[in-house]
Amino acid sequence: MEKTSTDAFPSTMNSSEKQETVCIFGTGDFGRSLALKMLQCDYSIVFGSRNPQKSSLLPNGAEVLSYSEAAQKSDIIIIAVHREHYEFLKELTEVLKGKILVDISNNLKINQYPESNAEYLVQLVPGAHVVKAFNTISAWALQSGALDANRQVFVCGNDSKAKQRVMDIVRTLGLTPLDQGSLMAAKEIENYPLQLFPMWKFPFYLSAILCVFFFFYCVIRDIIYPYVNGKKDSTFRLAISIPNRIFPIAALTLLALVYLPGVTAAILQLYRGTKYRRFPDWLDHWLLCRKQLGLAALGFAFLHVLYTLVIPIRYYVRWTLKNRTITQATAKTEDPFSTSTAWLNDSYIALGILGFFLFVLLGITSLPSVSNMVNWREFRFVQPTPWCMAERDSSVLRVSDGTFLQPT
Ligand SMILES: Cc1cc2nc3c(=O)[nH]c(=O)nc-3n(C[C@H](O)[C@H](O)[C@H](O)COP(=O)(O)OP(=O)(O)OC[C@H]3O[C@@H](n4cnc5c(N)ncnc54)[C@H](O)[C@@H]3O)c2cc1C
Ligand SMILES: NC(=O)C1=CN([C@@H]2O[C@H](COP(=O)(O)OP(=O)(O)OC[C@H]3O[C@@H](n4cnc5c(N)ncnc54)[C@H](OP(=O)(O)O)[C@@H]3O)[C@@H](O)[C@H]2O)C=CC1
Ligand code: HEM
Ligand SMILES: [Fe+3]
Repeated sequence: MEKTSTDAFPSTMNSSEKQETVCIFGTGDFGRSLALKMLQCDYSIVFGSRNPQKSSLLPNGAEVLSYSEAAQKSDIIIIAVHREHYEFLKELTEVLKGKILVDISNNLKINQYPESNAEYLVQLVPGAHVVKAFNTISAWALQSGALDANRQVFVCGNDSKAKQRVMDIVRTLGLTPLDQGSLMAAKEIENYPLQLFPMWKFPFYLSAILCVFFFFYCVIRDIIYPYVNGKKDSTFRLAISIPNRIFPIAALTLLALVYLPGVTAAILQLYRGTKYRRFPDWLDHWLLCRKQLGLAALGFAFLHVLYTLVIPIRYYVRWTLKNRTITQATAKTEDPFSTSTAWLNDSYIALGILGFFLFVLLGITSLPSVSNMVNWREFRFVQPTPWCMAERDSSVLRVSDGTFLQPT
């Protein structure tokens, strides 16, 4: 089969600046994407494949050999093969002795196997130095260059020299390596891409608790009390009136909880007299999920606005208006226009609209694509020192358990 090129940007650098040769096992999606990116950064690539003659769609400039031939060409071998097919590596133990094997694999489920894929690789090829890396970067992101949101590459391994060499490659590719320590961290790194919104758990449960609490409060106040007191059936309020009370209250409570941990952190730092000590776990977690709390608050505010907009078309509201008009007409009375009531009502609604506008503005400026466009001063004009910038700022160190340490 003829080889087709997917290399849109052939290397232009002088051959004297050529980087080392790297071997990639597996000519699948990930192997090809990584090879393309590495060729662009002037590495020489040798693929190892079960069928070197049949491999297609490989990037221009890459050589394809059998697994054992390819392994001899480089001392860094990236294993772009699924864990289920690692068995063949056993036969290559001799060739792979002393080489750096980069495990990039992911699983389909959290804790699918008792040991991490990287540790399994160590068992199969005991003489090699295994380094875990690249598993959180997708083949698509490597090809399209859409890596803005996540340039971080978690790296771990037991041999520090091997790890350093892999981290150098990561850096050359324009990505940010994050040393996660020994191969014991591999399991956590492999679980990382499989986690489902871990930071949403706390905001989700908190929102649910707030909604349930205010729901029962409103049911007692607006449904049970009128029924017990005057035998009035107000159950229809369950659909719109009560949710439209719960939503804005939940929005304001969650908004307060976005800014409260920052203040708590500041007070704690003042009390301790230093900012170079770790925050307690609960505060650390609370600080980290402010983005989610803020978005949940914005969601509730949105719901409140929608529920408010439908008020004029509600049967209950139309009936009340019609009934009042008829009562006034039959009694031949008139409701005089009250300027102060009009003022109060308009101001109330205008404040709601302006409040909502500010809420949306806060949300928009927190979006990474927007906040990346404005400078520090502009950002602080809308938001005080944003933690979300600190999240991406390399001056704040993220330690392996996900907590933040302040820069020195
Ligand atoms: C509608 C809405 C949407 C949002 N969307 C997002 C979003 O998409 N992404 C996102 O990330 N956030 C989002 N947020 C959260 C919000 O942007 C930030 O959490 C908020 O700007 C934090 O401000 P702050 O003043 O409370 O905290 P900060 O200014 O971060 O912190 C207050 C105090 O904490 C201490 N502190 C903070 N950082 C450090 C540090 N690096 N070193 C030492 N001490 C420190 C200091 O004592 C500081 O004075 C959203 C919020 C809302 C309301
Ligand atoms: N795709 C992605 O976005 C990402 C993938 N990964 C990881 O990269 C690894 C490769 O993924 P991907 O490239 O998508 O997978 P593919 O299925 O596209 O490619 C796997 C390659 O493995 C080789 N291989 C070796 N032995 C076997 C075998 N017995 N059966 C089948 N294939 C075999 C094949 O290459 P050949 O025919 O040349 O021998 C094949 O092309 C996986 O471990 C995955 O978890 C990690 C992050 C992201
Ligand atoms: C377009 C924007 C908005 C409009 C038109 C609006 C309008 C209204 C109206 C008409 C009510 C009375 C609802 C009722 O009693 O049935 C109300 C209640 C309320 N609104 Fe808004 N609002 C807006 C945005 C906001 C925002 C952004 C917040 C803050 C998060 C907010 C907070 C509240 C609160 C706390 C109540 C009282 C809920 C209660 O206890 O009954 N509003 N709003
Ligand atoms: Fe953020």
